[in-house]
Amino acid sequence: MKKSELVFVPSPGVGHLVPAVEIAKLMVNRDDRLSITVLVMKHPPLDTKINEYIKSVSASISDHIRFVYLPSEEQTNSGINFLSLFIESQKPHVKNVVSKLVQSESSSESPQLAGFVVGMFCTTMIDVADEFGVPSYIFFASSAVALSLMLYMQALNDEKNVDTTEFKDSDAEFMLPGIINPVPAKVLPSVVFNKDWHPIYFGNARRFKEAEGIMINTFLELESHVINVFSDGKTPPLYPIGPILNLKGDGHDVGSAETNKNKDIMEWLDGQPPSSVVFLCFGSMGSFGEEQVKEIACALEQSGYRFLWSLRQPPPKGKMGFPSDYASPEEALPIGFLDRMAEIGKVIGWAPQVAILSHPAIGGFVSHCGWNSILESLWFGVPIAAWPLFSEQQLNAFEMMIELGLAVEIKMDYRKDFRAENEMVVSGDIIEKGIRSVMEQDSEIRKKVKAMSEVSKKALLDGGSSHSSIGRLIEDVLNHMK
Ligand SMILES: O=c1ccn([C@@H]2O[C@H](COP(=O)(O)OP(=O)(O)O[C@H]3O[C@H](CO)[C@@H](O)[C@H](O)[C@H]3O)[C@@H](O)[C@H]2O)c(=O)[nH]1
Repeated sequence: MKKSELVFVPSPGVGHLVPAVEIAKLMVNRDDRLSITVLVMKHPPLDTKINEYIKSVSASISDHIRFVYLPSEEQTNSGINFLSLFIESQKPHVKNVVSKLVQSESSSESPQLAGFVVGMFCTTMIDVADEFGVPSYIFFASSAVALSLMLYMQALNDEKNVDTTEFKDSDAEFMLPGIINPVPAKVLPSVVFNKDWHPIYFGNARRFKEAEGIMINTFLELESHVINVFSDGKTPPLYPIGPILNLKGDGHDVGSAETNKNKDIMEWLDGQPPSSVVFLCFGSMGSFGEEQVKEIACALEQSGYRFLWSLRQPPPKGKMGFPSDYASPEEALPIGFLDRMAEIGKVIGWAPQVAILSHPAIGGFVSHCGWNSILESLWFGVPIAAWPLFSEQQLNAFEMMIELGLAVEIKMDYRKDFRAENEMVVSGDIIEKGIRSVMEQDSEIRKKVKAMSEVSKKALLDGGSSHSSIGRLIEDVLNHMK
């Protein structure tokens, strides 16, 4: 029997590509009529962790999945639309690879093109799928509430002629479909308030509606109210398929410096009492300036809790860029901090986050509320103290704290502006309060998070909500070919 081939074009960045590949793995394991080609865009600032990940999964991956790296393009643009211009530049390469794939279809061994799965920022690739006459599915790597907001704001703009930039710094509140509590403007993504972003933000939302379906990395039991709103027929069918996580972690080469660092971290955790360590990590793009780092250090010292802190060096001031590991973190910390804290704390760079969250010594997680981090912490039953930085993270924090009671607050409306000269600084007192609250052992929130952990695992088991959703998705893809 001829196989059906899906072409995945994930958005760049670990938070997008990794869950896309993990769902590809699940789909081919589930149904051997499917094969998947994952097209990887080379976007140097974001590539290191992605290359490590692809290398680690390639060794064990089913031969029904293959990776194709697209040729690099020189990137000179650093404006707001740098990512969308970059993705646009990849279109001819995508077309090229898929043409070759289609040409080989005449051989009886070769699979037949069934459709595209495009990342949430790659909706322009729907044009390429259209050229080949196959359907497109969106892979939305964040929460259902973030998707709902995107469609809601686009409808306000397009259908009601509302200028959403007027809500900036206002006390406006929004009744988002499926959300019980009014959503304050202060937790909306900055893109809503900035006209320069509108062609990208609203443009992607408009194109979501052209898709055959939207795969979303969440599960029905977590966001049921929002998910159910999507069955009104106004949007393409929604497939909640999560939580899709990379539970194997980074998987670095044995013997590499990275593996040794990770081993050292895990051994340190082995020596700590259960649920005693607070873990601080702010995703692949999170970092703070000098003043804020000192406040965090102060809070940790004052709280007296054991801690594991992923501290990363920001890109040069005022520039959009990516954090890196410090050569020597002491240069960013208060004098003597590392020596004073040697018995109870550890400061690291990039963290093996999944392995850390799975460790019984971890009792709480100070997080930027990137959606993958939220799903990972729920999976392992670790409560979050929410400190969102940018993008849709404030909205995720709002949902976790206010709507679902699954997180405590550090600062829900913190906002990091890459271009601003001075960043907002949260005081040590507020951070310390959040840490104390998330580390409380018998809190209601901890109980609720533990219960949601069980539910999240069940969703993926045979008969679970996401398991069924993946089954439905596969059938829909295959039915399209008939
Ligand atoms: O030191 C680190 C930092 C991150 N991670 C992993 O990297 C991923 C990070 O993903 P996420 O928590 O979603 O954060 P971002 O990297 O910030 O993700 C981007 O993509 C997400 C999904 O769309 C959005 O929710 C975020 O706002 C956006 O910044 C997670 O799997 C983490 O386990 C590590 O392993 N070690």
